[in-house]
Amino acid sequence: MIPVAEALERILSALSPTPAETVSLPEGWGRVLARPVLARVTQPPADVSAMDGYALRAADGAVGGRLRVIGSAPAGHPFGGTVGPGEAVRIFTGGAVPPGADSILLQEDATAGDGFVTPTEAVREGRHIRRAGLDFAAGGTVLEAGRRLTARDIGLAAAANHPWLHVHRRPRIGILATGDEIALPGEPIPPGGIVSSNAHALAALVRASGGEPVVLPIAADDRDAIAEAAAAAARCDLLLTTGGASVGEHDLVQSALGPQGFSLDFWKIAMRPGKPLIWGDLRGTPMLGLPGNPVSALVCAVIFLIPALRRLSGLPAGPVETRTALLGREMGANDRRQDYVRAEITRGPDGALTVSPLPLQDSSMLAALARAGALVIRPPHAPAAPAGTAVEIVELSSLGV
Ligand SMILES: Nc1nc2c(c(=O)[nH]1)N[C@H]1C(S)=C(S)[C@@H](COP(=O)(O)OP(=O)(O)OC[C@H]3O[C@@H](n4cnc5c(N)ncnc54)[C@H](O)[C@@H]3O)O[C@H]1N2
Ligand code: MOO
Repeated sequence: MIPVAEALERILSALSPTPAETVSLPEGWGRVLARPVLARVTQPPADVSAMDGYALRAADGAVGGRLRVIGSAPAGHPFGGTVGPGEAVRIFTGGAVPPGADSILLQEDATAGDGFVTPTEAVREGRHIRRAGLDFAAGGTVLEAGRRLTARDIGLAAAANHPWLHVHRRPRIGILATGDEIALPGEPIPPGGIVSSNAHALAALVRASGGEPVVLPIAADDRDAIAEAAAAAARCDLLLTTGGASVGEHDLVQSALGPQGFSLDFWKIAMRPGKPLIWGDLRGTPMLGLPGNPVSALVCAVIFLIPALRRLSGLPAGPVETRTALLGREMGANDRRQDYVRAEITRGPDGALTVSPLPLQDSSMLAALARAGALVIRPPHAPAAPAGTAVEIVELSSLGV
């Protein structure tokens, strides 16, 4: 059994980002930039007014002065002349500050009529002018490669005059559930069977992490069926299997795929749930073999697949983020496997997080997993911890899962 951190390192070091593709700006949200975005324009393109008012020389801005209004400069319609001494131009927010003017008089701070304007508040030089390039200048990098694009980033790329973006292709993740006993939700359930939940949960997790799930048909516990279904994943960036990872005679993933060219990197890790995790390569397609127990499959997906998806997407990748919370109840000492304990999470009025481990931790219990907002990480051989101990947690909702 290898430690969790080593397993994650081995997975990440075998993966590289997907190639770039070009998408239109609205399709860029949530995608990861493959190239930096350089501004194609300067913003603002010229000195512009930040307010509705009058453009004038600060020297003419004393209270009580009388200035002739010689024209107007709405946004997008620059005034063609120059502002001379004793003159002002009516200006609106976003309008270009005309040559000669160096300040803006707010319209609330003035009285106007008969083609003249009089300041009722003194004007300060440079006030209310947004200088050309205040936001960004043409040629400058506004967004770095390797960044997942937010709505704010899309706005910035648009302002920088980019109709197209170069982003990494969404990682395609083949998902293969195996087992004689499992049936699709809504389909007839075989005698002694159960409904398959793993492929659906994993597809949702892949989507939440920016990937494209490719859900393959369920393969029976039969070497040929598993080999045939896995072959369909040849065009995926990663193949995920669930079930058949353990040691029973019906746990066939490795023995079915070996003759198909599967080469194993590691099997079995010091983790609970998730001990029988498989990692290797099926003829050039990286393959992560998750245990069949639904909680084990999902916890392994959180700890290993989310970082793997980040690496494939072109993001900087490492372990999923953790934070600190206080135990709401005591926990016993741990053995040699790193434990990911399902726990309810509450936030106190002071903002502090408290986690209360659920009393039953069986790795078949999806209802408990859905209720748990957090996984408490218990390192190997962690001593017993009384209520109030600070512990490291993975907050599931913040990962979108
Ligand atoms: N003698 C041993 N037995 C087991 C060991 C061990 O070390 N020695 N490890 C246990 C651990 S830990 C786990 S986890 C499971 C993993 O087993 P498999 O990956 O081989 O999974 P299966 O046996 O195929 O299924 C386990 C369990 O999960 C259910 N299942 C399977 N697929 C789905 C699905 N798509 N949706 C919902 N539920 C699914 C299946 O019906 C079983 O109940 O092995 C332990 N055994
Ligand atoms: O470690 Mo298994 O993954 O018991 O559930």
